[in-house]
Amino acid sequence: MSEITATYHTYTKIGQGAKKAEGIALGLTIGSWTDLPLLEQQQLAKHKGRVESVQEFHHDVHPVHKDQIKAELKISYPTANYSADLPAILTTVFGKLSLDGQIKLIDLSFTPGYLENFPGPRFGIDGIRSLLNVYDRPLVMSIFKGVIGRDLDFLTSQLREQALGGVDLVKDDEILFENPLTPFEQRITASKEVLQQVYEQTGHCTLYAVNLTGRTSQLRDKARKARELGADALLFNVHTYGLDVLQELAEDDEISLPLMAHPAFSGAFTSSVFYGLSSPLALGKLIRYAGADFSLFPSPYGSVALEKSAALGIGVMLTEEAPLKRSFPVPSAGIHPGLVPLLMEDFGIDSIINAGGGVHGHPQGAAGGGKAFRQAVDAVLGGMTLSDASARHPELAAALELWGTK
Ligand SMILES: CSCCC(=O)C(=O)COP(=O)(O)O
Ligand SMILES: [Mg+2]
Repeated sequence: MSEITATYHTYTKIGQGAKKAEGIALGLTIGSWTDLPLLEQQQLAKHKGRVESVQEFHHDVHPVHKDQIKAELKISYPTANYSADLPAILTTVFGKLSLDGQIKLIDLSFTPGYLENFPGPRFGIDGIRSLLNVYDRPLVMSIFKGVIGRDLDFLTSQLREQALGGVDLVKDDEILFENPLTPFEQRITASKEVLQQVYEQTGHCTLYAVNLTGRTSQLRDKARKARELGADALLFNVHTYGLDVLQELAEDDEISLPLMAHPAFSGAFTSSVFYGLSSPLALGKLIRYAGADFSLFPSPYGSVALEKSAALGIGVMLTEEAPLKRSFPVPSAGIHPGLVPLLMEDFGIDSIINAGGGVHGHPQGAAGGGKAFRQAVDAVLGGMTLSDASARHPELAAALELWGTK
């Protein structure tokens, strides 16, 4: 029988984990069990959730309710119960149960054959690398900043500066929506022109991810239009729309653009240790399965830092062996050049160093900021300390002077 197995963390009284797990396995599938006549029990057996394992951690006591200890429950749900889409799957394994407030969904395991139901990234790490022709280093991305209320001239001059710094990608800030000063379509066409000019001037290719926003019913047409206009990639606030919307965009052959998933709003359901989804599941596995080529998430270091094990777990989920292509991990928020060695140690070469303030706040402007990041990456790849490399690179020296190395 085909199944999806969910792993949960919860708190329970000692010895009560198994009872709690059985209640969930029944409650989320066939409801009542023992009250049914034998024939009905037999007919329903193939739909019943099954408790795979229950582990109680007696030394991990609830911070408030001292009579409760942490437990890990693994429960399998027959695929016969739901259609093969994320809304149905998530409603089954963590629909009503998520409202309990005292249980967290840590992971979902699918049999390899079942993964055929998910697109995974269309381009993936290898596809994005071949678009850029960059294979041997982490990519560097910068973010437009302070463009709300500014016109297209401001936006394009900021883009030019960023691209001149040698960044591989520039993305809209997630809070830039449809607006009269820098409308979606004009952002695409004007940016193309600027990036082509920079390419002709420097030989360096930079891709621009435009923020795909608006009502859900308009997204598909808007994304197709973006493709027609020659957009490079789409930024998408997936957690305010839902994973299935991302999947629809990823599967559409008439869109066929790299998709960049922004983590905005995900803290609402990942931050608690007691409830919600684990960050590796929400920002790693599910984002990859639904088809994002890039997943942004808080790094363990910057302004909205994630616990290190969670950030590393996201990286693993995005890149581990699977029948689906790999997605780029993009640890973000408060990143400056001094953090590059830590980020490269944590996420390796197949990751993206992403910064807004750490590029624009550079004393030599966004071009200086981009250069400082590229110099930091090259220093790490060359086995040099940043401080040694800064003797040769004034942009890196200025960044280290301003932000340090932590
Ligand atoms: C985890 S937030 C994703 C990155 C982002 O959108 C952003 O604006 C970060 O900006 P910063 O100035 O902190 O680099
Ligand atoms: Mg942002």
